Amino acid sequence: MATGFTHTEVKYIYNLPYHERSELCKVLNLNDSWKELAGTWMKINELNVRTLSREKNPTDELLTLWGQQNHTVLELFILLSRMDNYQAMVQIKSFVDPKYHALIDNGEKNLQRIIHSILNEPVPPLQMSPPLQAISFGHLNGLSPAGIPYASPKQRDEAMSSRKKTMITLPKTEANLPEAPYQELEAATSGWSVHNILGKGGFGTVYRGQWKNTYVAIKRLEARPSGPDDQYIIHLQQSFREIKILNSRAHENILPLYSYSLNGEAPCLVYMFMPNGSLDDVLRLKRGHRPLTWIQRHVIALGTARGIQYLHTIGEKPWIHGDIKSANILLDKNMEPKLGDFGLAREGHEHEDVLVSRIQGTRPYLPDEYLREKMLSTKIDTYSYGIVLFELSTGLAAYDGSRPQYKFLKQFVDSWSECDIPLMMDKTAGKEKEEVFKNLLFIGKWCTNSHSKDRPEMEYVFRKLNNL
Ligand SMILES: Nc1ncnc2c1ncn2[C@@H]1O[C@H](COP(=O)(O)OP(=O)(O)OP(=O)(O)O)[C@@H](O)[C@H]1O
Repeated sequence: MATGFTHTEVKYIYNLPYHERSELCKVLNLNDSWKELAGTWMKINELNVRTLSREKNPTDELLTLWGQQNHTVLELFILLSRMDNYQAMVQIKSFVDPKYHALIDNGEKNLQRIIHSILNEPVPPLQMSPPLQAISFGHLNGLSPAGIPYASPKQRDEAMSSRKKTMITLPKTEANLPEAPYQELEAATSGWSVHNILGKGGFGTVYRGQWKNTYVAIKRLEARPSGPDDQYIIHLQQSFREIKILNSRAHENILPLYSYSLNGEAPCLVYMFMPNGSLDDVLRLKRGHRPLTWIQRHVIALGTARGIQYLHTIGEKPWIHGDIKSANILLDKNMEPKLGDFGLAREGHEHEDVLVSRIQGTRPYLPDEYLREKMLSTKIDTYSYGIVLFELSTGLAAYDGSRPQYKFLKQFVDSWSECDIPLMMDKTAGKEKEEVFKNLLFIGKWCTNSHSKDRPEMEYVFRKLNNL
């Protein structure tokens, strides 16, 4: 919504109209981008940054703090350009002299370069960075004689190290993914033939292909919609960065990413091909699947728990998948599961919940406290995993609009009394090892406890299932 103000009317940060200011806050709260702005560019000392991070809307507090020093919108625009954060720049563009708009356009043209650098940038070993110097708010300099702002090499380095600070350790060799020429992927899928379509997701279509004599699944992302201020670029940047990091944490229950392509009509990601598709496909008996036996269901539950607890425990801080659901659990030829779709994965805190600015994920798999209070923790994954256990044990969908009264599977399961529980069993799974049903359902109930502190950590869930 344009407010109609111009750059001559809105000079200082405190003049920013409410709408644009709150949109800017949303962008900068995402992934804690405001921290780089505050620490590296505004030179706010670490203590203040830590205080701000406890606020519900830290960017808004930051703007108030910095705005009190009579800083201008143009100054902010320049700092954002140094961060390559043109999603944020777009929000305040109309309050900046048009001669500076080139800074956004250049950033836009450099999207490919940025994604390349995300994918190829070596990630340093995890180490405690030296504390940011406690510098009081200095006045901005950094305008070249021609009026075009620049950042000093030292500032650029500081920015890079501040961005890298949030990443997990990766050996350099593992951080680099080979790039595939787009034409090769086109040929691998017989020119993106409809016969090779495996499925469609929110951001693209997945094709089966044969590339370098290897079966692969190629996700071809939609071509970018027009307009610089859409969510598409954010989505691309996040998924490329996060997929790269998580993929490098190779594990038998995490879907490997082989390659990517950025030199064609649409960005592509090349994954290991999973011949049995997703657990959702199998439970819905798509593509000629037969019902899973109880033993297979146990193996899938166990492997999925193994993958999630690995993510939660491998780094100093847990990685939270954020979108555990049957559609994101892929099955290999032996029906062993691998977790896919790390587009929403985020780094959490070891001992405390993290406040997020935006709820992402899939509603029937998300607990109330996350939807209400936006508190992210490993227990979000535990809850979503519990819903998958309900799907495995009852054979029912996590959400079914045609189910009378209880559309969400969680509500449906909770509505049954203890003695009637066996009536919920998926009868198509056969008689052998029927006791798996009860185990999955009870662990599912435990994982979906309404109080997050009453839910188990996934490591414990894995051990429980493994001992059965
Ligand atoms: N590696 C793979 N091997 C085989 N089939 C796959 C593979 N990856 C995805 N698929 C198939 O493609 C479908 C779409 O996958 P995709 O990840 O794009 O969508 P989604 O997870 O259903 O949706 P969204 O990503 O929007 O949450 C899956 O449901 C699955 O059937």
